[in-house]
Amino acid sequence: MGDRGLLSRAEALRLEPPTWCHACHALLYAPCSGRLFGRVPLRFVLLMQLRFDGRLGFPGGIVDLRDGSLEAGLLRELREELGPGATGLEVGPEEHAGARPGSSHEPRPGQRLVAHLYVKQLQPEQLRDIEEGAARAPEHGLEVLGLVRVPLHTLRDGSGLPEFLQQRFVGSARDQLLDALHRLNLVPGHELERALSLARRSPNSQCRQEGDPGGRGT
Ligand SMILES: O=c1[nH]cnc2c1ncn2[C@H]1C[C@H](O)[C@@H](COP(=O)(O)OP(=O)(O)O)O1
Repeated sequence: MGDRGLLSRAEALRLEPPTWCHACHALLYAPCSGRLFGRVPLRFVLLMQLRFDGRLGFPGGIVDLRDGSLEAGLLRELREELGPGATGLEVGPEEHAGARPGSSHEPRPGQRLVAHLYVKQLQPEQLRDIEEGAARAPEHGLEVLGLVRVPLHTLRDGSGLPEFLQQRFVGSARDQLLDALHRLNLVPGHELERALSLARRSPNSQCRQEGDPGGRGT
């Protein structure tokens, strides 16, 4: 067992069907040199998606291990949800960023979910191709309503990432996002702490303190 209850790929694969069901999702990101309003550096573009249930999550889905590897199942899901821009996408075991067993979302009665996250850095052009192709994906308008870029900045009035963190997320997607922002340093530690603190202070906050990544030392 690794940090914060995350399982490695090998540990998670010991959780076998039919008791366990494996879901694989991908966090895709790319460097970005843009500046919001000409002054706020964006640094990275990171994609999530708005789902049919109105919640935010990462592209991916449930993988049937009988069809091959976790990664083969993930790539199949990504092609359905992301369309032509994902055709050349490769995801391997080295991009596995941890698995969370027993999320509150149980796929079927009596069955438990283990949620794997893969993290993949793309070139800005690859990410742009995915965004442009997403509207032509088989699942567009069905299970996936659209890709969204996550605001990684916090503006002076507290908007940006703090507001985004108060949206509804599916399963462990919010925790996955926060862990990845921290581990990849996509948002500097002090900025992430500030964003979380602002998100928790909001009267509409659904941010659960116990789900936030701890021990970031910032
Ligand atoms: O982004 C996610 N992070 C963690 N868990 C997720 C995420 N998206 C969905 N889920 C959970 C919710 C469901 O119980 C399973 C599978 O969801 P889904 O992506 O909708 O998969 P299928 O389309 O049903 O294959 O994972």
